[in-house]
Amino acid sequence: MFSHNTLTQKRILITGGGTGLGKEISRGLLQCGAEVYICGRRESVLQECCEELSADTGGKIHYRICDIRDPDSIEAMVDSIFQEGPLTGLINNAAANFIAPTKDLSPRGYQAIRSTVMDGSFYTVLSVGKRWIKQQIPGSIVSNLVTWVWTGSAFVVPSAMAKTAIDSMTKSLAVEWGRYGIRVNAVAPGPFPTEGAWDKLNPTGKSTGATDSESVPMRRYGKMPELANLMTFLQADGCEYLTGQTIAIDGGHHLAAPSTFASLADLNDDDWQEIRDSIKASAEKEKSQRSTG
Ligand SMILES: CCC/C=C/C(=O)SCCNC(=O)CCNC(=O)[C@H](O)C(C)(C)COP(=O)([O-])OP(=O)([O-])OC[C@H]1O[C@@H](n2cnc3c(N)ncnc32)[C@H](O)[C@@H]1OP(=O)([O-])[O-]
Ligand SMILES: NC(=O)C1=CN([C@@H]2O[C@H](COP(=O)(O)OP(=O)(O)OC[C@H]3O[C@@H](n4cnc5c(N)ncnc54)[C@H](OP(=O)(O)O)[C@@H]3O)[C@@H](O)[C@H]2O)C=CC1
Repeated sequence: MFSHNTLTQKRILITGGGTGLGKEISRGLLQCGAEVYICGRRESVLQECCEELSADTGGKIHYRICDIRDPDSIEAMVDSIFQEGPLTGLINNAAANFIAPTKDLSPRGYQAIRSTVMDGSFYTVLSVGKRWIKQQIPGSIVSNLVTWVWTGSAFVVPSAMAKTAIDSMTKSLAVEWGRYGIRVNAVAPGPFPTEGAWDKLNPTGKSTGATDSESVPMRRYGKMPELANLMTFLQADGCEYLTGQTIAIDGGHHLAAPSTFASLADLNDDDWQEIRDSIKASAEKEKSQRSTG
């Protein structure tokens, strides 16, 4: 769809780029000639990703350890990247999420998700955007959202709230920063199975709706190159007039419903305990690998 030099001269930071969608988006950007920076909290995961993608694509990819909930950690990362040369693009991809009945959420459970999705994305945008404005460099910001920004979703309320806040940031900053040549867009993927998302959203196989392929009008999951191609388009030159948009890439899922977790209302207390235990085990495994945060 694109040539190997569509993104030559582009230098793009993708948060959470070491796993899942972020990793496959990184692969797509590298294949089109971009230089890519990824970040996350687990050094071994980031290092392995860089080794794999640079061997597969021959492209330039670097990592930084960074907890995006911490603005100082972001400033240090962005500063060190700009010392090597200015970024041309930012993809806000890192996120946290788990399914849970809202009545069972503690303030800390809510904060774990909000601080990553809403605060972390905003801090990163601010850190990169203010450098672009000061150095008079145009740039492209793209956030990885979800179709719940239009529908909301039961049982993932903090995620739906935080993603909707970033949808609002997208529209607002497109206006405020348009005069600096900074484009601000977002994508809203439907289900693209990844270990990270499925461990938190369908840990026991009992959660249907948002993670279903049968209810997608196209009757299949998204394919990683499809999302990588959309991100490449939004990071490439040629359509700079496109800004302030959130583009769904979901096979029509949210237009047909049910692309939310509404159907989880049928689960009983035992199902929810089993789900919580499975999510806990997945989170503990990830924590044991973390280098920060
Ligand atoms: C269609 C697909 C759309 C996809 C969207 C995505 O974003 S997929 C992206 C998917 N990728 C990722 O999510 C990757 C990043 N994920 C992470 O970093 C972690 O999984 C986490 C931060 C989300 C939870 O980490 P952790 O369990 O280690 O948590 P912690 O020790 O930091 O404690 C924080 C608080 O949360 C509470 N709590 C936890 N679980 C549950 C539960 N099931 N029920 C209720 N509450 C729960 C816990 O009890 C504590 O509160 P307390 O008791 O102290 O008052
Ligand atoms: N998979 C899907 O079907 C869909 C996914 N999305 C969105 O796509 C994005 C990627 O999801 P997916 O690939 O499935 O899930 P993953 O769990 O694989 O990706 C999340 C990434 O974010 C990183 N991350 C989490 N918290 C932090 C933090 N505090 N600081 C820095 N990095 C962090 C994780 O790395 P580490 O733990 O090492 O820090 C991980 O690499 C998310 O924004 C998600 O909401 C949207 C719709 C559908």
